[in-house]
Amino acid sequence: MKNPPSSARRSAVYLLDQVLGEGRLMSDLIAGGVLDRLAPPDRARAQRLASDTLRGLDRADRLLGRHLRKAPPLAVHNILRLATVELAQGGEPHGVVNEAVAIISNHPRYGRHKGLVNAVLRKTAEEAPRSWNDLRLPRLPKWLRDPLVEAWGGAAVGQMEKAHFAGAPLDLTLKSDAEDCIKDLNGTLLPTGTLRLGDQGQVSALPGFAEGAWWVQDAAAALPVKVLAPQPGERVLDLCAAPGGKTLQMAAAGADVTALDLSDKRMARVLENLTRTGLSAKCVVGDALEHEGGPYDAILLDAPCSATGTIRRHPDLPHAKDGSEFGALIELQAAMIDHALTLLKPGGRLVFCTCSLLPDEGECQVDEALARHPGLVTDRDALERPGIDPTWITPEGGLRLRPDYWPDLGGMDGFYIACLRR
Ligand SMILES: C[S@@+](CC[C@H](N)C(=O)[O-])C[C@H]1O[C@@H](n2cnc3c(N)ncnc32)[C@H](O)[C@@H]1O
Repeated sequence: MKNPPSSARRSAVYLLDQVLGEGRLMSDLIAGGVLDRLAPPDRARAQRLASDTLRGLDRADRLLGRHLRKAPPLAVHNILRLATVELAQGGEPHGVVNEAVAIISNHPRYGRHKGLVNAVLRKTAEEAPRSWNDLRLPRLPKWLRDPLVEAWGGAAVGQMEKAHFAGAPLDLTLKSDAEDCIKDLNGTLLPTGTLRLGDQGQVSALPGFAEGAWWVQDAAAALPVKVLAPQPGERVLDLCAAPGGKTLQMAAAGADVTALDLSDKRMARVLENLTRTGLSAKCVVGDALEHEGGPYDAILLDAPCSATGTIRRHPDLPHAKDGSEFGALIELQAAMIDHALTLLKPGGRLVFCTCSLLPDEGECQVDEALARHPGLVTDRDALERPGIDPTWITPEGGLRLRPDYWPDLGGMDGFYIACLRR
């Protein structure tokens, strides 16, 4: 984009237009530079405003629907939605309404809708703060809700939606020598060893960031490497490595790590993270299906997937996607498992994981791999790690993690993890 917007609210509206109109993901838009003209605090604010609006979209539309005879053009609707969510969160009505009117007034196509925006928001300014919490909890779209209800039942999906609406805390994985940081960061140590912070603020300003004492990683995302349990000096392959949270864990454990990823841009993030934390790994840009560098003692396959386990942190996902590309991802995951097995030493271990809530990308994928490869077994002992609840272990011997688990601790991402051996 030639001229990205230059204020946090305008940028947030631009993000909403792109997610809801073009099916783009916020992470791709941000990596493409749409927030680059903003100072870091405004960048964080634009992202937060867009994320909060997407989380509360269903509620905002219900409130706005009371005052709209028909849906206005998307760009106008998104300005109304953003302002409604800000009002519901206690935003100062005069400022929020005026800014929304200013944004629409300057819109190249829809400036004539400024009267509508003003009139509708004056009404929602009164209603939003008092009726927001009485509105129905936002639901996942049908394309995703239906298969999740089939897999986990309606009540569990309702709890997942509650977790999605609440959003995610900031989780940090600490380098083993970084215990000193814990008290400065003022977080809570979770049963699995992740440090969870309540108040997020600017990540790069937190104690220990510059020294590389920790990295951001959801508690669930930290578990695959704990299951793999890399040992000092072991030859380990991280087959889909970027941005590198799991590479860092394995390097911190003293393993001899090869980190591979298809994307050179994303691999640059792995290198940045290794440099900041003072850890080392051999970085290779390449296709996991063609890699020939074995044999390895252990392989981590954190395969590309629907990412439906990360909706707490990526509320754009259910709005930008429709599930149409998931079939191809499921086939790719199976091909990656098969190729990874050819790179393992005899007796070596392959940890397969996805940040998905769909059994097709987890339980079924492992069931099918066991059927394709006689002699392949799941290693249940590998799942016996501190903080892992035995009820999370699945019949085929994997670990199912869901956003509605740990409700009193702030939830976790959805993940599936299995350790395979032959
Ligand atoms: C779920 S992410 C990995 C996250 C990473 N393990 C971490 O913990 O930070 C999946 C990664 O797979 C990479 N990828 C997709 N197709 C690939 C392929 N054919 N070969 C290698 N990497 C691939 C993507 O670029 C993406 O970085």
